[in-house]
Amino acid sequence: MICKKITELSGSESDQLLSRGKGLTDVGSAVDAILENVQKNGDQAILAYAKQFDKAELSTLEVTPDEVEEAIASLDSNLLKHLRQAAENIRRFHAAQLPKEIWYIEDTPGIVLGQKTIPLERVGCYVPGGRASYPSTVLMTALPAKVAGVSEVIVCTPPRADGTVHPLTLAACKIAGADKVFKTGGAQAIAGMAYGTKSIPSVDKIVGPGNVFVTYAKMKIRDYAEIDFPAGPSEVLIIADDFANPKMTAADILAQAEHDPNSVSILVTPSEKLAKAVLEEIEKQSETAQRKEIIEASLKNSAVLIAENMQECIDFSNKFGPEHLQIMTDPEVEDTVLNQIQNAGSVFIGNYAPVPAGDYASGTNHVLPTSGYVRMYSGLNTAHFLKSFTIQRISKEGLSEIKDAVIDLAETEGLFEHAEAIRKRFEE
Ligand SMILES: NC(=O)c1ccc[n+]([C@@H]2O[C@H](COP(=O)([O-])OP(=O)(O)OC[C@H]3O[C@@H](n4cnc5c(N)ncnc54)[C@H](O)[C@@H]3O)[C@@H](O)[C@H]2O)c1
Ligand SMILES: N[C@H](CO)Cc1c[nH]c[nH+]1
Ligand SMILES: [Zn+2]
Repeated sequence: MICKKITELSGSESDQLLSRGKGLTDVGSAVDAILENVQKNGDQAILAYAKQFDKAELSTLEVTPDEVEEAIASLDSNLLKHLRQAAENIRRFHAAQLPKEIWYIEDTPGIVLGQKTIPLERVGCYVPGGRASYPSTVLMTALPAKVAGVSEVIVCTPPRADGTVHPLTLAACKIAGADKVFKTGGAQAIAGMAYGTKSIPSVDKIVGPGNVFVTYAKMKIRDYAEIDFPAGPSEVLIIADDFANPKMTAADILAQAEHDPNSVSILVTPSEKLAKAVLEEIEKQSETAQRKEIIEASLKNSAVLIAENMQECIDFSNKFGPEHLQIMTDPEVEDTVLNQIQNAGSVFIGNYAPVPAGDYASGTNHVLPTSGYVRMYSGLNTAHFLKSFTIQRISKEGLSEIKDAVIDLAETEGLFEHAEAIRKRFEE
């Protein structure tokens, strides 16, 4: 773990932190081969990859309704209650994001302009399942798709070695209203949803997070299906001052570090005292962590950085563009910090707003851009499942208001029939 003043970072240390995600290109040729094989050999290739990567011997890919019912029956009722509580919060937050279905304005008399928003028809949700199970990601992808009105939502998730899917993942599929679930993960699942196979229908858009294999594959299939954005290994950047509790801060760093060896966690603080205390806590807490191996690998990509002042913390955070940004400062300065945030996937404010709250149950979406892609993408929301078209209704009186402008501009562009299409309407 790097621990130093921001001003003392070497060029290569700074590059390593800012250009994380370069692991994506390392998997390029492996993923290209998988995409090509699935495009050529469909289900057969996918079944073979399930054996190779997930150690699962499958004869079919689709989860049956009986498997879903059996899975739900096997679950503890409290666990199901908690899943439903999370689902309800996520449903309400995403319903609040929905835009007006249709609207009109009439600024010029006789020219009525509007916009209608409609859902996509078929969407594929990738739900990770390699180093952990992600029933929560079903709620974060399939549920907003259904809230937006998508008619067919399919889910792909890696099978476990015994050929089953985690029962809570299947319960989440049922609660979210997913229409079909397929036992496939990694680049092969993305290929299946993009190209379509005998079992898996091709979709209009693929959403959902995954490891570097999944993320690279999503970026390669965009001629076939749109994607949400690159949502790779988890990241957190914490801006904190002496107001932050070192134990909580360290716990929040380990929480994202345990996702993936490629995860990145950063504390930026003007307080040397806090930096030292958090480092000590990280060492102590990681000692007993159950996913110690992943955490240790991920901490190698991570850093505790000391800034001259709060402004330097904010500037570094904006340059880094974290998936999750926690602001754990004196409440008096929280808004000053927030108002200057330019690049962040989701912002968590205060000592009692740790990322895991949003990962599971507060209601916001946990599928967020990583590797600095927050510069140009927003986290998953209902708009990702919608498209819109504009509408115009124009009377003769309305057209006459813009007639001269259209004719003049069209002729200047050298598009004379455009001008004629207007003139003809005013000939006797
Ligand atoms: N950014 C976000 O919004 C967000 C949200 C949740 C999770 N995540 C991230 O999702 C990721 C989940 O990763 P995961 O690995 O647990 O599950 P995963 O489902 O993404 O990946 C597992 C699959 O990877 C493929 N794979 C593994 N090794 C391979 C190899 N050598 N060659 C080809 N394919 C291979 C296999 O097909 C396997 O089924 C983590 O990085 C986590 O941080 C991100
Ligand atoms: N922190 C992850 C997004 O980077 C989401 C998640 C799911 N489950 C637990 N955490
Ligand atoms: Zn998480």
